[in-house]
Amino acid sequence: MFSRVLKPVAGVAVQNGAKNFSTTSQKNFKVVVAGAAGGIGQPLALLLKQNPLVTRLALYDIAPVTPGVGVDLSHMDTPAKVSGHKGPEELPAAIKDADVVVIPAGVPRKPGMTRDDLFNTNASIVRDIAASIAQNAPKAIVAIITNPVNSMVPIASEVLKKAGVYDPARVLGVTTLDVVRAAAFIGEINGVDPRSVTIPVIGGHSGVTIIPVLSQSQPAVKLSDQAKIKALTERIQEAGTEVVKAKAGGGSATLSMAYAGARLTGSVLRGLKGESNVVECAYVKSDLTEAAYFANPVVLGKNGVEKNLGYGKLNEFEQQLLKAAIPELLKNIKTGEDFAKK
Ligand SMILES: NC(=O)c1ccc[n+]([C@@H]2O[C@H](COP(=O)([O-])OP(=O)(O)OC[C@H]3O[C@@H](n4cnc5c(N)ncnc54)[C@H](O)[C@@H]3O)[C@@H](O)[C@H]2O)c1
Ligand SMILES: O=C(O)C[C@H](O)C(=O)O
Repeated sequence: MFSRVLKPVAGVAVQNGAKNFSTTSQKNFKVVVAGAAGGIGQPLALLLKQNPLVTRLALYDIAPVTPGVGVDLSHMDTPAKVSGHKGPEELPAAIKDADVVVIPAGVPRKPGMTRDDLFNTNASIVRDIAASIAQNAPKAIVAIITNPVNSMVPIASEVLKKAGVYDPARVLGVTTLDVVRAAAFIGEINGVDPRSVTIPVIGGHSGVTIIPVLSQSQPAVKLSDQAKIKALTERIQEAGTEVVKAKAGGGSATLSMAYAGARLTGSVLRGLKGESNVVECAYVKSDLTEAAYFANPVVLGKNGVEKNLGYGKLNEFEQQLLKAAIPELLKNIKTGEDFAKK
C-alpha cells in the first residue's frame, strides 16, 4: 500500500532559506497579512515592514485595532507603504492586486487541545479569505499559517478551484516553524550556530505528520544512539505543544512563528523576483505519496513552487514515521476537502 510512499526521491539538498534579505529590490511587491492584529500577525507585519522587497504591506483583520496597527507600523522609516483594513467589507481592498497573501487569521490552541480542535472555527475564516483572493488577486501566492494547516490548505485550494483560478504552485501551507525548531534543537545539541544547520522536515504540520528527516541533517546530528534520535524526533513533533503548555492558556507560538513566516514570505518574494535556488520546505499539492498534499523541500520561483525536490532517502526509522503520517494526512485532507465542497 505504501510503495509510492516509500519510494525515495533523488538526494535533496536544502538550503536554509531567506536568512538574509536582499538589499536591492528589483520589483515592487504587495504583501497582505490576513489576521494582522493577532499574536503572529503583528510581529510578522513588523518583520515584513523591514523587508526591502515589500513595497506595499496591507494589514487585514476583524479586530478594531487593525487600522491603528497600520498607523503604528507606518511610522517606521522603511520603504513599504502600510495600510490597515478592518472587517469583511474592507477585505477586498486589502487583497486587491496582492502578490503574496499570508494568512495567520484564526484561533490558536489552549492546553489540552489538538490542532484539529480548531477546525470548526478556522475553516470558514480561511474559506472566506480564499474566496476574496480568488476575486481580487487570483494570481497571488497564498501562504497559510492558520491551523490545522493540513486541512486549511485543501480548503483554500478547493475554493480557488471552484472559482476557476486554482494554481497548485501558488498555495503553500507554512511548515517553516518545524524546520526552524529542528535547526534550533540540532544547533544546541551539536554546539553550533543553528543558522548553519540544514534539516528537511516533511509530511504535514501536526503531531505524527511532522517528520524531521534527521538522517539528512547537515551537519550530521551528534547523537549516537537511536533512543536519543527518537526523543529528538518527538520533541520536534511536539514542540508546538511545548509552547502551548508553557504559555498556560495564553495561546501558542507567535514570535517564533512570525520569524518563520517572515522567512518563508521573504523566500517567496526572492523567488518571485527571479532569484534562483530559493529552497524552503512547504506543504503543497503533491503526487509523491498517497496524500494529495505533502510537505518537503521545494524550489520557489517566479510563479511560486517551481520544482518539488521530494524527500530524498529515508532511513528505516523515518520510513516508519512516514507510514504513521500518511493515514493522518489523508484524514486531515479529506476533512478540509469535504468542508469546502459543502
Ligand atoms: N503553521 C504554524 O506553524 C503555526 C504556528 C503557530 C500558530 N499557528 C496558527 O496560527 C493561527 C493564529 O495564531 P495567533 O497566535 O496569531 O492567534 P491570535 O488569536 O493571537 O490572532 C489571530 C487573529 O486572527 C484574527 N481573526 C479572527 N477571525 C478573523 C477573520 N475572519 N478574518 C481576519 N482575521 C481574523 C483575530 O482577530 C486575531 O487578531 C492559529 O490558528 C494558530 O494555531 C500556526
Ligand atoms: O502548536 C500550535 O498549536 C501552534 C503551531 O502549530 C505550532 O506548531 O507552534
